[in-house]
Amino acid sequence: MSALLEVTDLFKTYGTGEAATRVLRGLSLRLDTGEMAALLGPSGSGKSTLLTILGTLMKPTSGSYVMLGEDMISADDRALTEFRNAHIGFVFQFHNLLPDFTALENVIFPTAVREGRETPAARARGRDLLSRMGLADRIEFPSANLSGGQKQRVAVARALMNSPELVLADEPTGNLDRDSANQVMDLIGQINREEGTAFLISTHDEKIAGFCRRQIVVGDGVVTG
Ligand SMILES: Nc1ncnc2c1ncn2[C@@H]1O[C@H](COP(=O)(O)OP(=O)(O)OP(=O)(O)O)[C@@H](O)[C@H]1O
Repeated sequence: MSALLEVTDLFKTYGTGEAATRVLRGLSLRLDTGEMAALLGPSGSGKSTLLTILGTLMKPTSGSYVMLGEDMISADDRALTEFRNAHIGFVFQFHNLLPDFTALENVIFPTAVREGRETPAARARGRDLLSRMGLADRIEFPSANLSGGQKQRVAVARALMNSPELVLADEPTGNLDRDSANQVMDLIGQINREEGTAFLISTHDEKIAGFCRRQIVVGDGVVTG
């Protein structure tokens, strides 16, 4: 397997002086292309912090980060934005869909804004992804009228729009009942197998982690298992 990303000796401290919170304390981790991994650890252990750094949305206090052979630490904001748009998708616990927009509009909107236009190819890709997420009959529904599980599946489709090599998901099933959560994870697993997209999914839920081939446990600011 080839390395998708590698972080080495990551430190992240929020605040300074007496208010300093040292969250990551020399964390190292390698993810390979096409991996499906769960990120586990107690509340406050730094899972979201790590995902934010891996998503290039925040730089660590120190440490190295290389993704797809590129140095993410020395890159400037503009280069990072470009890199992120091309290679990384995000799914959050709260889907942040635009309620008045249809499922399809939500999926293609970020790409359309970036490209300054909405292409037929983007619409076709959006439709295909929504169908694969089991939402073929909900494509033109306003997202406000979808169930929680359906909204989260739209959010997964949106994250996949640009065929990223990596999707970072922060508690994507945290708000869902067991059946909806299982369905979301099943569909993510399918995409992982069919498209080779790597997923790193933070969760508190061992059953959700069980859908992933690898479990990464964070504690005391490092990977403990
Ligand atoms: N912007 C910030 N400023 C200061 N402290 C922060 C900030 N973000 C997070 N923290 C602190 O860093 C620690 C790790 O937070 P983080 O959200 O990464 O943990 P987590 O493992 O994702 O937690 P949870 O499972 O509860 O979501 C916590 O103690 C949190 O209070």
